[in-house]
Amino acid sequence: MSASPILITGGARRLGRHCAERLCDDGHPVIVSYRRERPELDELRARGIVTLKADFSTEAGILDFIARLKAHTGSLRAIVHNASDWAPDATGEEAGATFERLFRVHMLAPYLINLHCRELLEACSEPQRDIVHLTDHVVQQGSRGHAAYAATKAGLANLTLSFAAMYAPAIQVNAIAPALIMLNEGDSEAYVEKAKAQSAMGMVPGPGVIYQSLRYLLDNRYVTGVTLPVDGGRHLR
Ligand SMILES: NC(=O)C1=CN([C@@H]2O[C@H](COP(=O)(O)OP(=O)(O)OC[C@H]3O[C@@H](n4cnc5c(N)ncnc54)[C@H](OP(=O)(O)O)[C@@H]3O)[C@@H](O)[C@H]2O)C=CC1
Ligand SMILES: Nc1nc2c(c(=O)[nH]1)N=C([C@H](O)[C@@H](O)CO)CN2
Repeated sequence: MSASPILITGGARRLGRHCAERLCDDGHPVIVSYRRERPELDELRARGIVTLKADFSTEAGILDFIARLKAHTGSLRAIVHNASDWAPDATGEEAGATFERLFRVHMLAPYLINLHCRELLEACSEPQRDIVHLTDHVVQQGSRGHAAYAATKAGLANLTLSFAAMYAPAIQVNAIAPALIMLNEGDSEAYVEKAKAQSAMGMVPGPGVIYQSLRYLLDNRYVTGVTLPVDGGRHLR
């Protein structure tokens, strides 16, 4: 029987793509969701990574993705909820729409995918099945300017506890809480130096540290309901 695939939402770029490629290197079949067609998707497809289009900004879009995922596979080894919209707080009339969009991407999509795809994880013939939520260090302290993002990531962090309790022992559910892993285009030198100074390690490590944490969770049969901080020691500053 062929191995069950691992789903990474938002896995076409950056951290998610790095993890998708490393999982592929480790011999796992991989499915990624993507929102926008890009040339780099063909590189993933050439490696045998399955790409499914998804926009989690509406409930209909989430349910449509779930239906296409179920049409593609009858089982899953793991689900990694990586898709995220790091939108700053909007002002005026856009504030509510932005909050609702981030709620759908960071909370409703993981919630509905976890509920509707429980049967796919339980159909996996391997002894360990995992759900991993990508949250954020800011869950602990909030965020000036990204309050909606932080609040919806906090909701995702809480969903980790609920699903871990509901799905044990058949499915392990954990979270990874990164901070300053990869920069974005346009980040100024001043921003980078300020952000680096917020942790004891004072560095921008790149996506490998996230894959190390994901690998640990996928390989450990006794860990559930936890959040792994991967933040360079922000709590020490
Ligand atoms: N980068 C960092 O330093 C940090 C990252 N994190 C968390 O780690 C995870 C990965 O980070 P990173 O790679 O930087 O994330 P990105 O900002 O690159 O977003 C990841 C993916 O989410 C997808 N996405 C965004 N909006 C939607 C939507 N409405 N529907 C479906 N997919 C969507 C994007 O798809 P597309 O590109 O196709 O639009 C993108 O590929 C995220 O959950 C993030 O919050 C937390 C702290 C620090
Ligand atoms: N979806 C995303 N979430 C976050 C990103 C990102 O690029 N995409 N980046 C950060 C920052 O690195 C922040 O940690 C710097 O302090 C947070 N979340």
